[in-house]
Amino acid sequence: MEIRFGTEGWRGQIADTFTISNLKLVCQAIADELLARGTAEQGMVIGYDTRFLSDTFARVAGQVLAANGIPVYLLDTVTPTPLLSFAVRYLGAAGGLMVTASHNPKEWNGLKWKGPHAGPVGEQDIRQMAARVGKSAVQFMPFDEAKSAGLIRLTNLDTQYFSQLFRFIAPVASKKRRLHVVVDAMHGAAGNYFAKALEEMGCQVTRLRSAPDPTFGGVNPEPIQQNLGLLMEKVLEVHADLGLATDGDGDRLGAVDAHGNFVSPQILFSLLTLHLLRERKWKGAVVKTFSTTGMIDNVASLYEVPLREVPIGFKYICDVMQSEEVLIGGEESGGIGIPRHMPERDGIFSGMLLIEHLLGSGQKLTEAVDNLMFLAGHHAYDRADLHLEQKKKELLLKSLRQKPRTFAGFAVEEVQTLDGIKYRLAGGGWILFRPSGTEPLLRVYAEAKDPADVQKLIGAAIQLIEQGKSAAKDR
Ligand SMILES: O=P(O)(O)OC[C@H]1O[C@H](O)[C@H](O)[C@@H](O)[C@@H]1O
Repeated sequence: MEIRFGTEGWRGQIADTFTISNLKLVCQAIADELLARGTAEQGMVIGYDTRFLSDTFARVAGQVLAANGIPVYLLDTVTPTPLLSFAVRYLGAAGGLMVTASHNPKEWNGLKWKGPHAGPVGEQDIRQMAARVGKSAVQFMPFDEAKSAGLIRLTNLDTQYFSQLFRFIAPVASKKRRLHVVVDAMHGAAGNYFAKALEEMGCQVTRLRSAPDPTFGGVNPEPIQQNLGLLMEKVLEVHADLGLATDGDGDRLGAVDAHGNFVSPQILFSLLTLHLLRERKWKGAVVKTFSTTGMIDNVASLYEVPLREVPIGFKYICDVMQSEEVLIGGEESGGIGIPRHMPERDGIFSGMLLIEHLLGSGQKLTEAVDNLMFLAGHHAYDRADLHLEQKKKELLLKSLRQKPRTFAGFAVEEVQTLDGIKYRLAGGGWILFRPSGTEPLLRVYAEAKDPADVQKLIGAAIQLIEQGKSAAKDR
């Protein structure tokens, strides 16, 4: 059975490729890698989300590591991924394993591997480990035996994680204004942590989809516009100031304003960057992935801080965080990391910073967005996820490499290939075609000043794909 390591870690459909026997193979490979590096005795932290059988998979992972003599700190309850990453650093462990398929549909599960720096491991670590899969016999021991031998320790670091969240953010930041926030956990792992943190900041919180549910109520736990209908309704129903959502494992943030309108991760990333530069006066490079908005470039240049662009995957952002001083790194998908907190995305911390921004500026979310657009220029953005057979996907991407004269009526100025194929267009817009590394999808991202142009670009891309024609069509 194929074990594929994608944009982050390993994901597969439960009972298809994500099986207990494959999980054992992968965990044995990770154990072999740690033993070869000589870091195994520092131990590994293991956590799990609310997905089907995640707790069982987490125990199995622990049993393999323990049988290899590696001490395991098994988190004793469902936790968000950022808590697992924090735990790795707090305990000085060799790394961490999080059983989660993040934002994927309910049929999926997966394993994220974090390094000792408290962020995703790099490409090279994954390659080295993947080469070991199936090379040595799986070691496995009974759970209770591992526990009584002290090899598996049930661990809870909720209090310590809360202190970490409030290291930079003052509790009850303002008594003058009490924001009413709907916190939507999308039935995932972060809801109660997020709600409690915002209550401690003085917010009135209405909880939504906070009960763990492995079916996610029939909606994929990805905080994008089409999945946040319930949050939009709730915000209007209770007259909240805003709604905030986290994905299945709590490392991404989504938002809805008081009118029930979706506020994109592009805007949230840009707003937080502006907040850190202008209000907190922090410095450092801004790192964005290839599919992320140009607003970030404008904010970075306004405050004269360096901008770095990397392929999609937080691991690439994390690599930059290891090598230079970074202020903030973020992705189109809603994952934002602030290395002073952790070199890792944290939807809860990002949401707290957004609240701090609103409380500090006295603005409503819509006003904050208007102010951002005034400074960084008006940007419209959209993404379409399209089902396309692997072979057709490859053929399409190959044909797109040839620079057409125009696309959807816009002159193509440049073809960029950092990740997928991007056409930079006259007038400042762009379109990017890229196969997802976590789902069997082709993603099409587009940005332009005018929302109608974005729809025109996405429409042209869909048409191109549906007709199965090559990009040469427009030449
Ligand atoms: O677009 P995809 O390849 O599906 O990846 C989307 C996302 O996947 C994972 O969640 C990674 O941790 C993210 O860094 C990445 O943005």
